[in-house]
Amino acid sequence: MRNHPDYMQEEERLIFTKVYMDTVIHAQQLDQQALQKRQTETVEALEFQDSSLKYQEMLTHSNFMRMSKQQLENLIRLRKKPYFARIDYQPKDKTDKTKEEIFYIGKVSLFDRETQQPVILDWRSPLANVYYEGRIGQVEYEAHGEIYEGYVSLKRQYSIEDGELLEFRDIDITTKDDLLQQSLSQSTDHRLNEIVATIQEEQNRVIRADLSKPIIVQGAAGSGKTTIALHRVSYFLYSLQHIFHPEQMLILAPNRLFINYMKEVLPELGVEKARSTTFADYVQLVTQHPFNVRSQHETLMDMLERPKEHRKLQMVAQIKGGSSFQQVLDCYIQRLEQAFCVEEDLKIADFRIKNGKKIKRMFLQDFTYLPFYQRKEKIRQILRKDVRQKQRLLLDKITQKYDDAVEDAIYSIRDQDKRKRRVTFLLEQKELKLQQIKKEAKSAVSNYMKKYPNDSLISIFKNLYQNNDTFHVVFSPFLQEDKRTVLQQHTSRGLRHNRIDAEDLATLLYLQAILFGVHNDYKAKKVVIDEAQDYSYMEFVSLKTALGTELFTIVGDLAQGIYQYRGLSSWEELLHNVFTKSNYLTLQKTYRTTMEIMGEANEILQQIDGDLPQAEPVVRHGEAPIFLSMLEEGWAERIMHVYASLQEEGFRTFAIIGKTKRECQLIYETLHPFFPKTLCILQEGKEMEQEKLVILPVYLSKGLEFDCVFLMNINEWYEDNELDLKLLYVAMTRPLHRLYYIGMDRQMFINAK
Ligand SMILES: Nc1ncnc2c1ncn2[C@@H]1O[C@H](COP(=O)(O)OP(=O)(O)OP(=O)(O)O)[C@@H](O)[C@H]1O
Repeated sequence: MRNHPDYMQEEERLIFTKVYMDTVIHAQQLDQQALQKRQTETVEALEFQDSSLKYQEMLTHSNFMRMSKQQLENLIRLRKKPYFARIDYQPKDKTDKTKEEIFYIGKVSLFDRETQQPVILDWRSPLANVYYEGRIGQVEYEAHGEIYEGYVSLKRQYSIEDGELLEFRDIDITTKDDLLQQSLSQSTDHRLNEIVATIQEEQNRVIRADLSKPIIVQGAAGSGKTTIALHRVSYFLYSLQHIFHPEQMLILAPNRLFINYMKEVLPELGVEKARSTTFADYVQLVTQHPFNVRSQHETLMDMLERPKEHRKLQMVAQIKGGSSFQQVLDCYIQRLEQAFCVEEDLKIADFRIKNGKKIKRMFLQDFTYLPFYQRKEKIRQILRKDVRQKQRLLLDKITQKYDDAVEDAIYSIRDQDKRKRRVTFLLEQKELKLQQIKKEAKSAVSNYMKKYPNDSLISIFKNLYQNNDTFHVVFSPFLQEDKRTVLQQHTSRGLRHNRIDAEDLATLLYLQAILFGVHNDYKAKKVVIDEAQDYSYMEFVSLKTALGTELFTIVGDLAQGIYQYRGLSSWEELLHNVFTKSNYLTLQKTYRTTMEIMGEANEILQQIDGDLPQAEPVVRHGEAPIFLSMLEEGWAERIMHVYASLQEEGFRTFAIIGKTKRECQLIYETLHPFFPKTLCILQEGKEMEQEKLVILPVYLSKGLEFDCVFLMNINEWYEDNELDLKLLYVAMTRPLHRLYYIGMDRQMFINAK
């Protein structure tokens, strides 16, 4: 590299950038000290009776401080690797070669305060797109709705570590992506990486796809779906930073373990403030339901461990998750709506305050943008206002009426006694009437509102299954009698024990959204759903209804659909019925594993019914998967030996994957005497420990990756059926570098072949 003609120039540029960053860091530190000082002074000057304005001032200071602290931390972190690439770009309108500009691309932008020229260009900026798209030559990019054309004469990648330039290389049409190769050959440390330097063209297209539309991405195992979805959030926040805030992003992941794993990458991408949760936790937060939930993982385990007993469970899950269930719920909601169609006039002392038809119209037409119970509240407010206004009029009218009558009596009745009696009577009547109006006005609205239903979400949910009449009317048009019976019996039995199925969560969320609404704090402007193939149709529908946004980034792989009994079998249904404006994209290339491992995984994929495309591994070779037979004497010692030598080679994360939880327990008991210190069973929600030999069932391994994976079978092997093949495919696509099979017979893994 030192012989390269540009070497000195590159060295100087790096030194210049670091010096510039130091200046900015120093200035920021001074700013921060000044802010800190002001804050201290404000606090000291604060007196007990001080106005809220002063507190406001303090708050503003502390917000400034927080912002600047964050910027400062970013800068200090970035100083170690200020940029990763360069492009030499000449805009089309400038033919003079000397007008060629050099841009250094890094994780965040840095501008020269005087010239406003970028010292570092943010990877998310429009111009940086030309680094990711295509190669050298004519290019164009879009910014602020306009297309800019130009010419890229050089693309250069840098390896910089701890502020030192280690290497740089130019990329052109023929060069293979060395930086990518280098990055993929590294070993993992149980965290998802940020990949801004090596984002590939098809991935870049996903990241930058129209931000105003939902997107659905079908991507092979290891194609970077999770990583790319998070980079898209980062890009979204950068591009629309004036409109959206990170707190308005919601990332839904399959389990808490996965959230921990994924969260590591968020700070690097500047999206650490995005909320991340699981679907079940989200529904719990929004609905505050009191039930124990039978998770889909439990159902899956039961199906695998006791298949015959659990056919019914599978069927029930299918019904509750499927698209016709939305019709069932809509039919139920329609029935509920009837009870809200109150049509009686609102009266006070026989005077009509509001026409019943108008009240009904408010519910059925004027406020349909609100959930039922919020419409009810709106009507209550309007009726209260009406009563307040009309009460005054009414009181005046009554007073006038009786005063006129008194006047009339005074002038028209000659007999003094008679006149007196009449006047007294009229005045008493007037007082009585006025009192009656005042009294009735006080309670008129609350009495009227009693005509509306006042049920809780939980009672409404229970009623769907426990009220025979409702159940029959609502389900009959959509479900045959035998299925209805199973569904009702199963759900009612669960409810008696305060237990619901994972698939009931979508029902709860849907009913909550339509009947009660979702608190603004729990809504989101942009949603990312990872492992989307495991979501049921109803889960998507309920999320879209509840969150009040179309901006979903949905990534998944149908080939890994191990919850197929409830999940999606194709993206069509979603594209046609739920997210109709979506862009649909695919990621075919896979980056995680070697060609040798992916080759075997692809063979499994071919055996699964359906049109599942083969994953195309990027060219990276490694050892072919190896079978370790448990029938051979000293098999456990052999595993110990393999494990030790893999550690010596520098690999850091290891997993033993079993088919079920029960199998994992058996593996643990079998292997524990040989690995007393390093072996552990992974629990959901717990952190993954470094340098341990982690045993986990396939369903928990989904989305994760390890340097080396041992697939082990003792009692439960993979059969030739779709579910088992998908489980096997998921397990086989977890390693980055090495795959081993451990069992009695190699056919136990690929029996189907
Ligand atoms: N462009 C890239 N440059 C470097 N590494 C990449 C790139 N794309 C993906 N990777 C790496 O490939 C691996 C797989 O990525 P990721 O877990 O996001 O894939 P996935 O499609 O979500 O996989 P799965 O379907 O198995 O959950 C990760 O180690 C990621 O860092």
